[in-house]
This record gives sequence, structure tokens and C-alpha cells, in this order.
Amino acid sequence: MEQKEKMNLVDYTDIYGKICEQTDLISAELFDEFGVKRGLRDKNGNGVLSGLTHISKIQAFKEVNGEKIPCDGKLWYRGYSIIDLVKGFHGERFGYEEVTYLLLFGRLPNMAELEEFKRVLNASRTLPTNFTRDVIMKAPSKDIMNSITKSVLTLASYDDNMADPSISNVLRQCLQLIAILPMLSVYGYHAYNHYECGDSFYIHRPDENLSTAENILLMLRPDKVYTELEAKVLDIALVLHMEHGGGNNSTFTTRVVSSAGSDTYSVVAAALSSLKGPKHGGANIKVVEMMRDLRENVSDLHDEEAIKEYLGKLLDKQAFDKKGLIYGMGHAVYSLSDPRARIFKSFVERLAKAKGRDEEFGIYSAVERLAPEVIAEKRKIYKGVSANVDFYSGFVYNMLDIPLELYTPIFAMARIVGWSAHRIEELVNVDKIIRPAYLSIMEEKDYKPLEDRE
Ligand SMILES: CC(=O)SCCNC(=O)CCNC(=O)[C@H](O)C(C)(C)COP(=O)(O)OP(=O)(O)OC[C@H]1O[C@@H](n2cnc3c(N)ncnc32)[C@H](O)[C@@H]1OP(=O)(O)O
Ligand SMILES: O=C([O-])CC(=O)C(=O)O
Repeated sequence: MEQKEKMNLVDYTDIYGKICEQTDLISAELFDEFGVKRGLRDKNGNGVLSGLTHISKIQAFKEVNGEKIPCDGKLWYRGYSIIDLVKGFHGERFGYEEVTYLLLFGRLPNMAELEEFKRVLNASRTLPTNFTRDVIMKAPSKDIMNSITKSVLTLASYDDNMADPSISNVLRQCLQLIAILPMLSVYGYHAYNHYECGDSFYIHRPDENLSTAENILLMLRPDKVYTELEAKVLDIALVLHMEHGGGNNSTFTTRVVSSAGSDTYSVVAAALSSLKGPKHGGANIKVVEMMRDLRENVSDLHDEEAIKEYLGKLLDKQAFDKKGLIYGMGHAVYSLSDPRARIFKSFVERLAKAKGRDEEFGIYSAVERLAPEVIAEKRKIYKGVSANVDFYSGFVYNMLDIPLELYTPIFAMARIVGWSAHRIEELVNVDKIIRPAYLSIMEEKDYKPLEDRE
């Protein structure tokens, strides 16, 4: 497009964008008047009931004398507390494959079932011939989530049974996508890093004797070398991000698109597009960028008042990306705490010590403590605000030398397991298109011919 045309379009959309902002604005009072829950949640974070699920459970409130009061958050996958699951494998073995089996099939595998599942998953880590050259390396993007989405949609062309919605076929597609998402992400990053940043290009094939976490690090690093601690911490990060109920934005997207009868590739592409949003999975990148900005703009990082002042500026849209948010804080459902952030914190502390980054950990801890106070001063808080799963995840990935561009893709490598379980549960149970209602507040008008309009 020529520069002149482009300028005209920009000028035009500047003017008409303002018209849209006026025309489309609906006053906040109308939502209250008609009892419409913004974000499909009430002020305590209770979502509008849209379905039933066996897959996971979240608790953020408890009932005391008939009254619902905020409590520390709890999370269960298929009946098992996330704390027990992590304790169960931690130090002994890698958990990603075991918890994937649990989420997909509803029960923990025995030793033979786990070994068989790992073999199936590892054998599925292959891409169609020349896929890396013909798809991933073409038009590489800094936005690796977009790159993966493109790859997932293109994989549909290589699947002769793409549109078959039978459960066995959908399960086959889900397992293949779970197995290769790490390759699509890491190779997408290498392509970007080579063509856009001028670094060397290399492709390491996954090793079928290794876990998902180890393979991610092996494919990412030029020398394929990683430590046991690094792989185990990444494995725990993956397990903590795998699943979070049917209502989180990307899983609900999975449910909605599945209910329309779309194929697995389109469903996963839609879920990826949801997850990348900075209010959802994209928050892990924002946290690290925001903390970098904090370090650059607060002269004394031991001065808590100065940190509070910076956090206040974030909320007043005067600092960082000027969106009014403190990333990594708050949650649509949790109130006093997110159990995953607590589990994460204990590992982060150890990793920070091992990597000599205790001071930085101290700054994260201070922000975690101070941000809820500052948010409460400047916003109306109903259910409490605390650090969410992504407050510490970016810091962990940074300590693992994982590039910023891969933070949200790592979330996707985990959450695709939850999406798969929810897609299958939707297909097994509900043959009904999801279609919520919008109350129309539009006024009907008499049509005016073009020549009569002012
Ligand atoms: C994996 C995940 O998706 S976890 C979430 C990752 N996202 C982030 O970390 C981004 C920052 N956080 C947020 O944007 C929000 O906390 C959300 C989107 C996660 C949840 O938002 P809500 O459901 O509105 O939370 P809640 O009802 O507790 O909010 C109460 C008030 O505090 C504000 N608030 C909550 N968290 C934050 C925050 N981190 N920064 C600034 N204000 C916040 C809300 O905007 C709301 O004020 P308002 O009524 O004036 O709009
Ligand atoms: O549940 C939500 O709204 C957000 C989410 O995905 C998570 O916390 O893992």
C-alpha cells in the first residue's frame, strides 16, 4: 500500500475511531439496572453458570454461618489437590506426562500405563516433511503465539481426517498437538531469532527418551545442555499451568468453538488467540517487562514507599504501558491467594538462590506484598487481590534463560492439555451450540433515503 493511502486510512480511523467510542459506549448504570454481569461474573468473581465439568475445581470462598467469605485459593485436577500432585512427583520424576494422562483420562496412570503413554507422546513428536522449512521459517514473527497459531492451522492441511469429530479422532489430534507444540514454539523462536535478530539458526530434534520439559530446554539451547534443577522447575511450571476450569478465557473459547462443530485445529488456534491476551496468558511477558521498568524508574529499590509510588503510577496510567494494570496481580476467581503462585514462590526462592538472584527475588516479594495495598487504595475491591500464577512464572523463565518471546508459548504448551480435556468433555456431553443472550438496548428508527440525510 502506498504511504499516501496509508496516511489517509490512519487519519480516517482516528476520526471514526472516536465516533465508535461515542456510539458504542453503554453507561455502567445500565449493566446494574438490567442485572447484566460484566465479564460474566459478579463482584465476588462468581461466574455465570455455563456448564458442568469433571475436569477441575477451584475454590476461592468458603461458607461460614451461611455467609460466603474469601479464603486461600485451592485447585484440584480430576479430584486431586494440585499441592498433593506436585508433592507426589516432585524430586522423584517428571510430572507433565503423568498429569496430562490424569487430565485427559480422569485417573492417575499406573507405572505401565505411564510408560506406554510417554512412548505414545514421544512417538508423536514429529512434523510433516519440510514443515519447518515451508511453514515455520516463512514470515517469522516476534509474536511466537501468532507463529504457533499459523502452524497449527496449517497442520490441518496435512490431516486426511481433519474434520472427523469422533472422540478417538479428536483424541489423536489432541495428543499430536500436545506432543508437537513445544517444537512449533521453539522452532518458531529460532526462525525469528535468525531472520529478525541475526543470530545463528539451528534445529535440534527432540529426544524420545526425555520428558517434555527436558526436550523444551534441549531444543532451545545451542549446546542442548541443561541442569536437572532447571528441567524439574520447568516441569512444575508446566503442571501448574495445565488446567483452570471451563470458564477461563481460552478454555471457554475452546468450549464455544467446539460447540459450533469446528475441527480440533481451528479450536486450538482460537484458544491460542485467547491465551495470548495480556489479561490472560500474555501477562507473564508483561510482568517481566513491568518489573524491568520498575527497576529503571525506582532509584532506591529498598525504599518501599518509592515502590508503592511507582505502583500507584501504574494504576494511574502514568507508568510502563499506561494501561492502569499491575500485571501478575489479581484474578477473575481467586481472592486471598492463588495456590499455584504459592507453590511457585517456594521453587523460585530456591532457584533465585542457586542463580545468585536473591536481590531480584526480594523486589518481586516486595511488589507481591505492596501491590494489593495500592490496588485497594485506588480501586473498589470486593473479593481481594493477590499474586496470580503468572507473577513469578516470567521470573522463573528468565532465570532459566528462556527468551521473553517464549513465555506465553510455554503457558500454551501446558494449557493445551486442559483445552483438550475440555474439548473432549464438550463433545461427549453437549451437542448444543453455545449461544448466550445480549439484551438489546437499541432504539428502532425509521429508514431515511440517502438524499434526505443531513
Ligand atoms: C492465567 C491468568 O489468566 S491469571 C490473570 C493474568 N492477568 C494479569 O495478571 C493481568 C492483571 N490483572 C487483571 O487485569 C485482573 O486482575 C484480572 C483481569 C485478572 C481480573 O480482573 P477482575 O475480575 O476485574 O478482578 P477483580 O474483580 O478482583 O477486580 C476488582 C477491581 O480491582 C481492579 N484490579 C484487579 N486486578 C488489578 C490489577 N492487577 N491491576 C490493576 N487493577 C486491578 C479491577 O480492575 C477492578 O476495578 P474496577 O472495578 O474499577 O475495574
Ligand atoms: O481462570 C482464569 O480466569 C485464568 C486462568 O486461566 C488461570 O488462572 O489459570
